[in-house]
Amino acid sequence: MVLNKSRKPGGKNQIEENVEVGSTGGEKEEQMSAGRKQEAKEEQQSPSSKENLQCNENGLEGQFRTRNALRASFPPAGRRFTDRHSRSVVGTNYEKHGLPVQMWENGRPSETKNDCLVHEEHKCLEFPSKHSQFGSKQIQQIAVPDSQMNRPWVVTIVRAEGCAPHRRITMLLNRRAVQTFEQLLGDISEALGLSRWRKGHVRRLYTLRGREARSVSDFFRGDEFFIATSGKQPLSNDELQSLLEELFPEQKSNAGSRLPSPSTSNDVHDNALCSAVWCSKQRSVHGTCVRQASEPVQKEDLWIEKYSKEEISSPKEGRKARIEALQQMRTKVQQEEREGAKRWQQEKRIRERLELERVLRDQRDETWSTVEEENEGTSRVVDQWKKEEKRQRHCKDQCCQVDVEEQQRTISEEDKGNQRINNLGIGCWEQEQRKLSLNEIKGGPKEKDLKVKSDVEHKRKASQKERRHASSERWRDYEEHAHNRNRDENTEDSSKFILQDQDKIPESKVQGKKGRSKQLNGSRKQKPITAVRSRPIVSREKVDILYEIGRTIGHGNFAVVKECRRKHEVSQNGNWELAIKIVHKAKLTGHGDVLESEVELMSRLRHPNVVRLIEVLETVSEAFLVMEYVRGGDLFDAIAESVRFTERHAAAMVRDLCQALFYLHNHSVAHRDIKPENLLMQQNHDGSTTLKLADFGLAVHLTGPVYTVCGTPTYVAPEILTENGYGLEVDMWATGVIAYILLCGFPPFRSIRHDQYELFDQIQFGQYEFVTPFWDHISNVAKQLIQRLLVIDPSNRYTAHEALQHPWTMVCDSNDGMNIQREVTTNIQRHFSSRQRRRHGPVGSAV
Ligand SMILES: Nc1ncnc2c1ncn2[C@@H]1O[C@H](COP(=O)(O)OP(=O)(O)OP(=O)(O)O)[C@@H](O)[C@H]1O
Repeated sequence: MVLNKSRKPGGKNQIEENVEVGSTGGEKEEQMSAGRKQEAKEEQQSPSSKENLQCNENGLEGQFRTRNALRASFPPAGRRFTDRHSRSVVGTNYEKHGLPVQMWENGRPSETKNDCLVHEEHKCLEFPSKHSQFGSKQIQQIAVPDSQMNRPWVVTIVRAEGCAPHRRITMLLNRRAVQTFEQLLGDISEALGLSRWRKGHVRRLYTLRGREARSVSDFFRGDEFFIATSGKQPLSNDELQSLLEELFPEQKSNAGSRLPSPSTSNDVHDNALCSAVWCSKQRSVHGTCVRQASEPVQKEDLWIEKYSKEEISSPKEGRKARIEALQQMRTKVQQEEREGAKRWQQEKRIRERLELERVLRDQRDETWSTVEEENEGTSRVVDQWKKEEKRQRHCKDQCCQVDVEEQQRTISEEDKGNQRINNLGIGCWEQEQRKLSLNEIKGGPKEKDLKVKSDVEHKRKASQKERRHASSERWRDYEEHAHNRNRDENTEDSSKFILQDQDKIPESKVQGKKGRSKQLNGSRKQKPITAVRSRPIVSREKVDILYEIGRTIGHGNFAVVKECRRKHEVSQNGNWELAIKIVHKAKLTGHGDVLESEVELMSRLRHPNVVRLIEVLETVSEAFLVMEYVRGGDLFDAIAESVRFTERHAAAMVRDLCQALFYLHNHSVAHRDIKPENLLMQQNHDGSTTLKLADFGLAVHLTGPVYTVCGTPTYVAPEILTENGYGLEVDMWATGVIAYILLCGFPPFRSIRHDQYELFDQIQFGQYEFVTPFWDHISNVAKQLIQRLLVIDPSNRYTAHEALQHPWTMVCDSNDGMNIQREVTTNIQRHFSSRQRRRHGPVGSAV
């Protein structure tokens, strides 16, 4: 221990005590007293030591004096501070007087422990550097080399005030040149462009850790970076935070959260500081070169910051410990990366599994929704089917009731002398009975039979296609046959055909339809045309004796029609009153009893709208059918000339046709070849025309459904093509086609390419339309009648009686001078006021 005594200028001797850090306990006190004595001797012996001291201290003598007075307040250098001597107290007291205080712990500067051992830097007093041992802690006094203490100190100072970027300077300071802290602040102010003396000069200096440098020793403690403020108030946390973020932007993202408050403990400060600052500090302490704060942060530093500064901050063996710590951290990082990769793989598998489950769930949902939709669709169709069947049954029942009402009303009208109905030869009771019988025979399907009906429908449609193909083949064969024959006869009509086995119902089909046939036969009060009268074969000369044959008025497939007259009547009026149809028997080869059937039927028919057969003569090769002569020609020619007719005229013709068919059907006779060529137009004396039905070559007396495919393609009914058996309704279908043609001039079913398959498809599917503009000015009631006639289902198709009751066909009985549309409207109101409107739907509705 060395005791220095110096004499103050005032004459009062003051003893400066320099305490060398030595051993512990009482030894220390003894050493100190012994040291003082020794120093006193040395002072007396060597007065130059004071001069050396004063020279070395370079003007710090005054401080030494004051410090001597304070010596009792704090322990001497090298002593262990107790809790009573907190670092702040010690630091404040020492530093207040310009004595640098540095706390050391385990060989490193420490500012965190209040009870640590403190070593006063005695360099200013030139105390020798020694190692001391206090208590249980190893105190290693690391003396700052003189060279470091005396060399210029490069300091960077940033002014905190003002807008960013803040003013930043670098000063070269010499510790020995700085005498007071105020001098230091003044020098820094001038360097920052501020006045040393005026307001706004630098008042406070902070390290990057937020510690305020309040003395010269604080300033020269090793920090290279300071923040200068002019405020009287301490630097706030936010200001420091923002300033640090500005100075070290690369640390902003790495640091993560906000930097801690400088007012918090130094531990927290250290942990929160950016690694650059930390590294700078460490390196400066260890004497390495100082790294600039703005230097990019290395990955190693980031690891350090990220994983534990504490591990690095306390290496016992310096660099080696740091390297080991870094290796550990690298291992930790690699391990974490492996774990991360493993976790990522697991997450990937989980995501894939979830995605797969989602896809499967979507597929399952879609499948279920499809199944549900199908089930819904099926049930909806079944429900609609049931509703439709129920509605039809209900309608039919209602129809029966209405028909009864109509019958009663008709009877009353009949009683009043309704001549029109009587002329038709229809008893209303008979009509009602027939309708009731038909309804009973046709009868709507019961709900329990729906499934059976469905199966039957399915099978029927399957076989329908085959039969349609076969029938089409037959149509084609027939066309070729007719074409060849017409070519021979130089005739253009090739539309009619007859099959060899016509009207012969297959035995199986007869059995299958037996019940229905019975009911059908029983339901009608038929007046069957009886057997053919046997005719004697006469010579051609006799024919010529009886009749004078004139010019040809028409050609058919099997016959030629000429006008004729009885020879004994020629002398009376000279007119050709008759028409004679000459049938060449040779042409009938293969067609059986067509002639016999036609003659048989026509000979029995007596109706104003049916061409009357007067006499039949037959030679060996020919047959002569003498008929009434219908002078107006056939409807085909009329259509060809007029293109189309007025609605009134067309309605009249349709009505005539329906009356003829009503008559025929009432006798269970199906014409089966209704077409304009077979409808003759009689010119009446009053200028009106009466339509007469001719050509009964395909007519047949029905006793049940027939399956013969015959007719003319344009007019053939769909049930003929399906070959499931048909009846009288085929004539009504043809009536609908003719009505359509009368109103627009062209048929409803037509193939532009003259493809018979296409035509038959259209017929079977009922594909027709009221083409614009040809039908734009046609009344809806006319369209409605056609729609009721061109119905695929024969049971829902208008009968001849219903067609006659339709308002459109009834118009022709009214005054000719009235507007047809107005009349139709009146008739509609009368007609559809009854239940028939519910049955058939609104006027103009689609089929
Ligand atoms: N009674 C008649 N009065 C006036 N013209 C008639 C009469 N009968 C037939 N015709 C005319 O003769 C043409 C052919 O007559 P019809 O149709 O009976 O012969 P077809 O050989 O049986 O014909 P299809 O090939 O249709 O069987 C008719 O289109 C018609 O123009």
